[in-house]
Amino acid sequence: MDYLELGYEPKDNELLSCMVVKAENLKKAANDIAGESSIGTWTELKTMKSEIYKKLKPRVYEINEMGKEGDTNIGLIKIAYPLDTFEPNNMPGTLAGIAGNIFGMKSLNGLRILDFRFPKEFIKCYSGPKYGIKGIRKLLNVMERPLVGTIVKPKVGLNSEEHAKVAYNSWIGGCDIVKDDENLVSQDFNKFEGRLHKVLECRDKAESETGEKKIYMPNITAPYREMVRRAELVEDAGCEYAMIDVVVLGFSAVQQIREEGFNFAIHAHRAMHAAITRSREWGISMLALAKIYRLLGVDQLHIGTVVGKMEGGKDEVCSIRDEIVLEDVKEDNKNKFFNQKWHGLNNTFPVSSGGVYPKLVPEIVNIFGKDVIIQAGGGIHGHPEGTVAGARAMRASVEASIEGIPLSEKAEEVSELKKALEYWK
Ligand SMILES: O=C(O)[C@@](O)(COP(=O)(O)O)[C@H](O)[C@H](O)COP(=O)(O)O
Ligand SMILES: [Mg+2]
Repeated sequence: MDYLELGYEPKDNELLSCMVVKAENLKKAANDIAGESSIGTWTELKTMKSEIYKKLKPRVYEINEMGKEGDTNIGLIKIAYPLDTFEPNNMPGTLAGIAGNIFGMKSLNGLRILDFRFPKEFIKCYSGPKYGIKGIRKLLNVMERPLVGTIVKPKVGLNSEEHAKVAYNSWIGGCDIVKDDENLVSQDFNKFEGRLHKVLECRDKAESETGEKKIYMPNITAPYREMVRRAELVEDAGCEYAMIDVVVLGFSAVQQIREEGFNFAIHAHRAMHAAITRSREWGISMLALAKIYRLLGVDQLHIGTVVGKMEGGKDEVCSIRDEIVLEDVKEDNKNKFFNQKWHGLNNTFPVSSGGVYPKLVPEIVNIFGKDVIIQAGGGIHGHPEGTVAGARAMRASVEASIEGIPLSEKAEEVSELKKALEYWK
């Protein structure tokens, strides 16, 4: 058992991984996982040198038995990896090791990575978010309330004029932010470049009419070189944001687009995350992914609503929020399995989206406080009186919630909210 060192005290500069493992023999499984994720393989190597082993060997320093399912034992396992194992500033390469082959090992009946602890030396190799919550609030000049956002709906199918019109109505009604949907890119019926310029024209109009700063988040997701070309269009057009689908783009593209040095803020949509994060048997937790995306530099990230249409319980969502917002995160051994210091790296603005409508807003504000971007697509464009009314109702519900005013009371003042509360009981 080359990598078992139970009770070992990890060094501050080691990268740590925590996972739930299901296997007949937990010690053997933990040993094999440690080997396969770093310097080892299924048999002893005649090519292995003692200095490699000494310098790079991972250590399984904790195995906590959690029970049995038939002959299968379940355990919480922690592994410490020396930093020399990794190429600094190469996230895809790092993950190919610590979150790569191990998921395919026959000897396992389950493997779910719950959390990573990134040491200071590792964090310092990454850009992190350009703006973070403070920078985004300054950009929008909104300091004391959640930001109100919408997604133009239907997701795809509108042409660029129609898309811009919906955006304009959302801003006039009170949205701070309008974004493209995750699957709207540059389809023939709504080409990226035309859409960008038409929507920004409407943004300028809405800003002058409302006196408020308004934001458009165009989706630049595309094969990498084309994505960079679209990013340049966004930058040249003076648009302060770009949206990317981080999971489907891959860690390399996310890291690189941030390191290209564009000025815009990056909004991260996580479409496909649930294929990796949802199973409790296999995969990687959303919390672990969120930490990686903070490192890679996204300014905003979808993390769940608890009360809306997407999966994600309160404990888990709040833990993810802590990991992307706080400077110094304390472990709770429920979702957060390490104390994580972020060493001054900017934080990432949590986005609460998915099946949101005005009635749900007080609970969302209760869970997240003011530092959250609350987005509604159907909850605005499905309002019986249309988009402007839907946006007014959402804005009013957010303002009332942060001021502690019951929605029923605010609804006496804002008829569109009253209508929404009647419509979506
Ligand atoms: O397409 C949608 O479903 C949304 O645009 C929400 O629209 P609605 O407001 O109409 O539901 C977002 O993509 C989800 O929020 C993604 O989920 P998550 O935020 O959990 O990643
Ligand atoms: Mg969407």
